[in-house]
Amino acid sequence: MGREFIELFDHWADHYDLTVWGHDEEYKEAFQSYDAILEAVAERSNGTALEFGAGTGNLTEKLLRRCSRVYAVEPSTGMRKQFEKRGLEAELLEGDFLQFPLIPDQVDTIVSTYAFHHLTDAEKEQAIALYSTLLVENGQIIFADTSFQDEEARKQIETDAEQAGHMKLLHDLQNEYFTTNNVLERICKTHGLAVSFEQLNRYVWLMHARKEST
Ligand SMILES: C[S@@+](CC[C@H](N)C(=O)[O-])C[C@H]1O[C@@H](n2cnc3c(N)ncnc32)[C@H](O)[C@@H]1O
Repeated sequence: MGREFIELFDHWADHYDLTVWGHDEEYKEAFQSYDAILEAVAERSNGTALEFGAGTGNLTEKLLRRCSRVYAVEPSTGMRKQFEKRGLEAELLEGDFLQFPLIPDQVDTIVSTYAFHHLTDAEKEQAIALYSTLLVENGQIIFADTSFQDEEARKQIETDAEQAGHMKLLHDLQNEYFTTNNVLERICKTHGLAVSFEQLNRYVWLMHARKEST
């Protein structure tokens, strides 16, 4: 579910990596320190990792250096084709944040970068509720994605995008489901997860949630 943006990724797949490495002026700031952002997620990961929205496999490659096993879930056919070209030692699965094949192992870490905003806030809550049942005790959710500290921060970023003439970026900001850290915090706490946030660039925050012992 939350698959309304998949077609866009099928088209974007073959030049996606040029965007993340800073070749698209409009998205430069959002992808600033991209490699360090993926590293920040990977270095906190351990055990069996379940990744959502794996794209071309940039985070997956880093996870494989730290985790015993990696399941990478990706709904876009175009992205899965790019991923497969890399020949990574991960299990690539067709699925999305809410519907994916049964994982045959216990899950220690659930990760995602630049993807959770494709779910509405109600879908985000469904996903976190599901993950809190899937994770082992003290298991972690580590997501890095664009979110806003509050509504004022959202307004400022939208105004700046408009003033810079970044209309494609502004369209994304207004039409995808970017949320605030308060919403994410409430969702995590409701589902038994302790959570903290760290800002990694002007757009991207790292959300680090841990399943508390019962
Ligand atoms: C901006 S890319 C990020 C790719 C990669 N994680 C990275 O950091 O470079 C977003 C990815 O999320 C995937 N995606 C879109 N909707 C999704 C959904 N509902 N569930 C899981 N993944 C989704 C897209 O197909 C795409 O591969």
